[in-house]
Amino acid sequence: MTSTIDKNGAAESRVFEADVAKLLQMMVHSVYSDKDVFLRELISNAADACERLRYEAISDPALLADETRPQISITIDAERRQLTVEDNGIGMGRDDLVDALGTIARSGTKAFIEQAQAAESGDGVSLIGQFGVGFYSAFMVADQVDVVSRRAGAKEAWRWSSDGKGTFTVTPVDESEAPARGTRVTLHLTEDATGYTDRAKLEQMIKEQSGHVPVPIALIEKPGAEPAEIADGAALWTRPRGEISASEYDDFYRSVAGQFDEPALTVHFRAEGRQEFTALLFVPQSRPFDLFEPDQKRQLKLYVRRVFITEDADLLPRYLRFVRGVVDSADLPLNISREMIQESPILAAIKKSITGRILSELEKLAGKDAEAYGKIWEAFGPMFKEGIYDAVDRRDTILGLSRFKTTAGSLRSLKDYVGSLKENQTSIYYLAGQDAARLEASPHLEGFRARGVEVLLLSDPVDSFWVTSGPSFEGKPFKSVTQGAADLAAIPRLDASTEPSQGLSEGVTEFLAFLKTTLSDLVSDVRSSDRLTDSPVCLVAAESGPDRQLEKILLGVGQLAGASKPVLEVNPTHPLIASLAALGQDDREFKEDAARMLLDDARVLDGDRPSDALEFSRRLARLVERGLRRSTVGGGD
Ligand SMILES: Nc1ncnc2c1ncn2[C@@H]1O[C@H](COP(=O)(O)OP(=O)(O)OP(=O)(O)O)[C@@H](O)[C@H]1O
Repeated sequence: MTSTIDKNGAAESRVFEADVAKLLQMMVHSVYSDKDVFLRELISNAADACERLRYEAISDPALLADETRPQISITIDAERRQLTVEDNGIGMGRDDLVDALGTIARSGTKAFIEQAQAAESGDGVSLIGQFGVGFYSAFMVADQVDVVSRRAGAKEAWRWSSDGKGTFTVTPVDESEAPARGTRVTLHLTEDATGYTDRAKLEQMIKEQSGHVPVPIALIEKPGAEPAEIADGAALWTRPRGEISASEYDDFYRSVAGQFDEPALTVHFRAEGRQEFTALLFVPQSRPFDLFEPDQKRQLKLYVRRVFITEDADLLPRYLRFVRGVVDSADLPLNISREMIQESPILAAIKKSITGRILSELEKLAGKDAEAYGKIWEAFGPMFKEGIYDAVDRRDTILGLSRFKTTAGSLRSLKDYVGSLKENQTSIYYLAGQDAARLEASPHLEGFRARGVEVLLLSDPVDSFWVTSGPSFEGKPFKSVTQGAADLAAIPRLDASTEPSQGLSEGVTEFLAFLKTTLSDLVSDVRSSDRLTDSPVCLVAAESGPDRQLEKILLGVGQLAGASKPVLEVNPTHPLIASLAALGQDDREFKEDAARMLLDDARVLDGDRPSDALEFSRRLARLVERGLRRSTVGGGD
């Protein structure tokens, strides 16, 4: 953006960035019932500004001048229908105002806009509650917002002003009109937001939403009145656990995590000994929107003896990136630079400790309340699974915490699985694919069902990766049901009468050899299957190399030069195979058509296309025609 002010210092109207304009449009027309959130957003910005100042003042104490105590004050002016939120934090210069309040830097807000536009309702209003859209939420309750700000250490002050209808102005203001340092946000409330000038209502809102921000908050009931402190800025995490109520924890979680739900798990502890620190951590109920953003921030806030340092410190492994909260260290130096943070052995030790603690608390919850734990798993399972291959040292714990949909039910643990192994079963079997519904219908499962062998049904994209990273659980390796020989013969069938006779008839052996020669350009082998009971054929991967699903994923992302030839497994007891085998040397052409048809059938069941669509169509026509001819001839007999 270019200069905003003309030579005489008069206001020049500027247009909001397109995304901001869209967002404002949504805010102004919002019918979202919980408009109260605007105050939480403004107080949170004010507290952030105070904390940023506290941090910058460590290296430049002059910034604090003679006003060292951070403070947020909220002034009601009922007569003029105005509400003012003021802080003595870091403040904003002219460029800060233009950049911070005229464009959208926050990826979360962009995500909000995208989702809101995709939402069927078109206005995305219901989404506001899930995202929290920062400063702009002021326009849900105000038809004009003025921001007067003075950057810490600066002489000049500026006013940003907008009615939220597409443009804003930035003008210099007289020093006497501006706070000595920091930012004053004045909301000109709309008529239907008059309620926000009610003192009692406001006090209750502040206590509920923001009572635990680490900066004191005062309420001034009319201009000139004495400020009344309604929150003391005592950081919640410094208080003993026994003195904190569940609702205090919940409120704190919402303000620190920017979430609007309740925490599914709260972990609050003080570590003493080699490292001294306090951690207050939350597992949310619903997924934070930015879990898959590559530069996701704001997981855990790092404090050093109650001074906020950063929210970018790497305090959790990636697979726990849904955890939110604060860590307050007593050992780090206050003037630690952001660069030093990345290499600090103290932080590495804290990371290890809080990771272990979260996992053990989750284990406890899983043992105590399977349903509550199941909900956490439903929301964050795919992330946990990344940990199975990322965090080799925690692999057993994470496998123990994992839950699966299987042929025996949902949310099954590996302990459940291993507890119901069948006689002679030595592996944990899985079937991976993209479509959960299709997995259940896969022919690969038939032989396993016939033996009552449970199979994990894995439909998260990440599944194909961790299963091939060599995990095992209680000594049992994982094995894909679409790869290699199934080793099922040694496991007795539930219904012994359906046990196929040992050995293949001469006709079937010959037919398998015929299939192998005919299909040699497309398959690496053809063999009799003990995986199948109802279907005539299926495709499996060779013993070495990726399983079928992983191969598809790797091909899709260009990680493999070409597909390997699969193995065609044939069900020797299927009537179709038996009849084809009975043809002996006769009808070669027909048998060739049938062979290729069987292969295409197996491909389609795997979610693939026939190998040659035109040939497939011609072959189908020939086979149907032959069938019709035979039935007419037969009918005339
Ligand atoms: N009181 C304030 N003092 C200083 N800077 C502020 C203040 N309020 C807003 N800002 C600036 O405006 C930016 C945009 O604010 P906004 O509330 O939209 O998003 P955010 O604060 O970055 O994100 P979030 O609200 O999710 O924490 C902030 O990042 C900050 O730079």
